[in-house]
Amino acid sequence: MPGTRWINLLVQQDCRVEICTEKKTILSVEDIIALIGNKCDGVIGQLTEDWGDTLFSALAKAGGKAFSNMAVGYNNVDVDAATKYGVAVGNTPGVLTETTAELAASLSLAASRRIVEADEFMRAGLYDGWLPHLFVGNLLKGQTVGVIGAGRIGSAYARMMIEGFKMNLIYYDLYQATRLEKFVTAYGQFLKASGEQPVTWKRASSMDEVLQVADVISLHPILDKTTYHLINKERLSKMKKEAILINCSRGPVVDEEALVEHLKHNPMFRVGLDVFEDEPYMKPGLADMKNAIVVPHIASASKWTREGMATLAALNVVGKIKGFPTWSNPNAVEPFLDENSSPPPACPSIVNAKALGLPVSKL
Ligand SMILES: NC(=O)c1ccc[n+]([C@@H]2O[C@H](COP(=O)([O-])OP(=O)(O)OC[C@H]3O[C@@H](n4cnc5c(N)ncnc54)[C@H](O)[C@@H]3O)[C@@H](O)[C@H]2O)c1
Ligand SMILES: O=C(O)[C@H](O)CO
Repeated sequence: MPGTRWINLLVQQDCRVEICTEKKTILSVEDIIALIGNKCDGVIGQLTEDWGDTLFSALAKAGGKAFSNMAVGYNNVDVDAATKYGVAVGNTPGVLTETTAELAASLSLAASRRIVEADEFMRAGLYDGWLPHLFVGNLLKGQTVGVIGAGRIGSAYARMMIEGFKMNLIYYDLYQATRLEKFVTAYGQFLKASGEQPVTWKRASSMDEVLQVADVISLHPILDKTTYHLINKERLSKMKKEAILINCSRGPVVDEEALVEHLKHNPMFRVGLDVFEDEPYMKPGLADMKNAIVVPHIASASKWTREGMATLAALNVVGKIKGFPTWSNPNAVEPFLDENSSPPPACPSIVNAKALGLPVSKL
């Protein structure tokens, strides 16, 4: 874990700290319950699956008051069960957006220019001179980027692809991404005034419209019942044969078996995946596909973000133990991250604060 600030914060508050990640990477629910023991005030971590009641009943029995996910997404946490046992559930928004969007942008570039395949080829000693057709990929400039789920990360990713590569935008979301639309309009006007081709945007009326039109499609919705297997066999078949699909949201948003089949039959179709349906495993066949780039859930793995996530998670737990209120704007977490000043007496982000009737900070 980069940095020690979060451990210091816990120790300063007289918390006994057990660092489970140094024992094993993935702990079973039984391991966690053994660690919680008879007395435990709070737990910080990222759950690999939804453990339902099990974790929270054990935590409540041990006198625990809070669990903080070291993640912004909490589809893997049974928040209702936590609420039932009076346990506050924290998450870590406000520090992942740009880092995660940058990984999605990196995968988009790597897939479009076949960076990983070319690197493997080079290391295998297969390069014996420049050829006009060697690892020919796709040009992004002037193409269309499709974003499904234009929330915090989806919008940041869209901006990177528009500003960086002058791509046009088509997006699908349940809500209008007004700030993003305004940005693209203003940037298009700026380009036009500079004598360049302006960029454009469109809010699609259906997801299928994005799939049919876009050259690069990046998935950024939350995972819930409406987004489970959002990308399935039928939807894959609607995408362009040479399209690029990126997933840095949650694995089950894509039907991975259908994706493997699609990759097999469409060699020019490429994907960049940070998340997988049965993490940490991949569906059979995926690892053999040259047209897939796979990375191990590292979208939030920049030093600044991981330190920020750890700090926010620690402060969620400490704040709840101390009886502090919840921060009023969970995206504006800068006051918690400044190492040179004491963090404000508030929990940065408790997702079930309202359900638990917790007070909100007026700071
Ligand atoms: N890979 C990683 O390490 C990593 C890091 C951070 C976040 N995430 C994941 O990224 C995703 C986005 O996070 P965020 O902070 O931007 O969330 P967000 O809540 O800001 O944005 C999600 C967007 O998805 C939209 N949406 C919800 N249901 C939809 C549907 N059925 N169709 C289309 N759009 C829909 C919402 O309206 C919202 O605008 C989450 O799944 C989160 O868990 C992954
Ligand atoms: O949801 C999140 O925040 C990520 O999965 C952590 O990297």
